[in-house]
Amino acid sequence: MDPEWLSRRDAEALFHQLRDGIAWEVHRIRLFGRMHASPRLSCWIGDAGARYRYSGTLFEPHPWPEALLSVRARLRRELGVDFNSVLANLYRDGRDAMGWHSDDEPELGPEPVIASVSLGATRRFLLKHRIRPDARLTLELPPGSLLVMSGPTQRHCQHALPRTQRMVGERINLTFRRVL
Ligand SMILES: O=C(O)CCC(=O)C(=O)O
Ligand SMILES: [Fe+2]
Repeated sequence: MDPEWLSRRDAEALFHQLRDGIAWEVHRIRLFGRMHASPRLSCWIGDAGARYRYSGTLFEPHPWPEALLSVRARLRRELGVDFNSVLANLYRDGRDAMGWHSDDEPELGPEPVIASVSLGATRRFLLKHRIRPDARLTLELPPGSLLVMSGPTQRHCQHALPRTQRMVGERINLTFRRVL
């Protein structure tokens, strides 16, 4: 994790551009066989054709906002991965969250590289091994940070963004992916 991948200024500018510029929507997800409104706002963005089946719903990509093209280009230069899509999430307050899951949809391939950029409020991110309960990691993801998950991470581990009782402001998270 690089806590200062974006400067404070760039992180703040990008937060506001995306907060106001993205067509945020409520995504419906399957949980224990039933469909629920997920507790956050989201938008699936990507190249035409980068369709994504996620928790039982097929998402057609929204076009790239200008502000994300330079982020994608920098990730390509630095990580050597040509990301063709990004899931943007807006956590409105501490009640918005994401439960335990892996980003292991088949269209991401067996060992996907996922680049996660955080903006806005700092929130806690948890990572745990599927069968070794002692193998756990807690990270605070500050604005402007970059977290890269790669190799067998999605196969072996799950991650979550828990709710918090603390008063926290809005947070945007961008998980860049490559849909095959
Ligand atoms: O908000 C985060 O940091 C994690 C989001 C996430 O895991 C996902 O979108 O798959
Ligand atoms: Fe995830």
